[in-house]
Amino acid sequence: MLPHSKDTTHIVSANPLVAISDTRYEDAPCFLYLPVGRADTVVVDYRRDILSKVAEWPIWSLPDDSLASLDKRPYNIEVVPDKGKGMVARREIRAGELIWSERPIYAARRTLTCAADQTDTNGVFYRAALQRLSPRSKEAFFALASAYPPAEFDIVPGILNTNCLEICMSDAESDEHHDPAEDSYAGLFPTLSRVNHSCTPSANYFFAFPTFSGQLWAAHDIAVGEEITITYTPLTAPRIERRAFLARTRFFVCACPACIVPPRQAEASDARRIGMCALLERLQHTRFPPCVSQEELEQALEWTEDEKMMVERAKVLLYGSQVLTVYGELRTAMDWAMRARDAFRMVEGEGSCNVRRLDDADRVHGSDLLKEQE
Ligand SMILES: C[S@@+](CC[C@H](N)C(=O)[O-])C[C@H]1O[C@@H](n2cnc3c(N)ncnc32)[C@H](O)[C@@H]1O
Repeated sequence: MLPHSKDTTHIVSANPLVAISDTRYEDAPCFLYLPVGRADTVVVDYRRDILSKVAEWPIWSLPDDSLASLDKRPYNIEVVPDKGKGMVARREIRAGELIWSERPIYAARRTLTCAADQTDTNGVFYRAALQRLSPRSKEAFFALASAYPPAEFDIVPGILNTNCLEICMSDAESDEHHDPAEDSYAGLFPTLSRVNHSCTPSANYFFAFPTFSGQLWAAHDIAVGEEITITYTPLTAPRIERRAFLARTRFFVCACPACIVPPRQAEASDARRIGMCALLERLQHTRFPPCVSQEELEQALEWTEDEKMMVERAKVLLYGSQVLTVYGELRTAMDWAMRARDAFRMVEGEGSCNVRRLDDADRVHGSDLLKEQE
């Protein structure tokens, strides 16, 4: 095991600041610190070409939203019974409102290989990545909780594994070389990493690539004092699978409103979620056009509303509009497409590529339909 004092890093560029994690390996992952001169975020990747591109993104000269003053925040971070800390509404929040937006402190490719003597147990690799971060970001990092047993995990990988959220490092829709499996990244956020889980979440976490920020959108109206939650697990899985996944990966037994209902209601909820999952699979992954009737689409939409699953609702509306177009139901298809746009805007905001695409479709086809009507 490498002692913590042994520094294997080496600075390979001063402006922007880039360090190689391990001088013993030429292709070891590198650490890039941004914005230049402030080092509030470290980006970790073995692809130096990607790091060079990231360093050139114009967003680094824009101010980070997370610097906004405390009293503008519509939430408090406070202790929530049986969950550690969490995010609670300090005023009424309307559905579709942006609750918070901030850049990650730490952003890394999920599939990183590092030297065999730099493990999650000793945390050497991860501590090396934090070494050159700003004191402000280091402080925010170490304030976060670790759900991992301290005897088995160093606190740094413990904090990372407990708190990381999905992020994307390219504008997936406009990048034809984007490979979701290979290009999977995770990020740790000073505030967003405080949001607890629910299987009927009141908010949606979304990573907005254009501003390189994690965002939290209210999926429903949220009352003062109500906890703000997101999901850590696919919501279309049945209750038993969701709970097993959360226990295995996040070390807690979910007791959210969807998980503690009486058995009859739980069965009905499972049936709706399984039905939704099967339909979304058919819509997304079968050869186009999938064999799905308008009745099935309407049924699925109703299920998303019964289960209060707003992201899935947006998806059913979007894929449904494509199927309806193939069936020649152009007016209904356009109506579904516009409802899909509004639904995506509510849970992902203007940074959503679905909103941009559907806005374009409205500009091109909306006027055609109007002309047809005249
Ligand atoms: C990303 S952190 C959320 C913030 C954390 N509660 C804190 O105190 O900083 C994830 C951890 O919070 C706890 N947690 C999140 N949602 C929970 C829930 N619904 N019930 C119980 N614990 C939960 C678990 O320990 C989980 O591993």
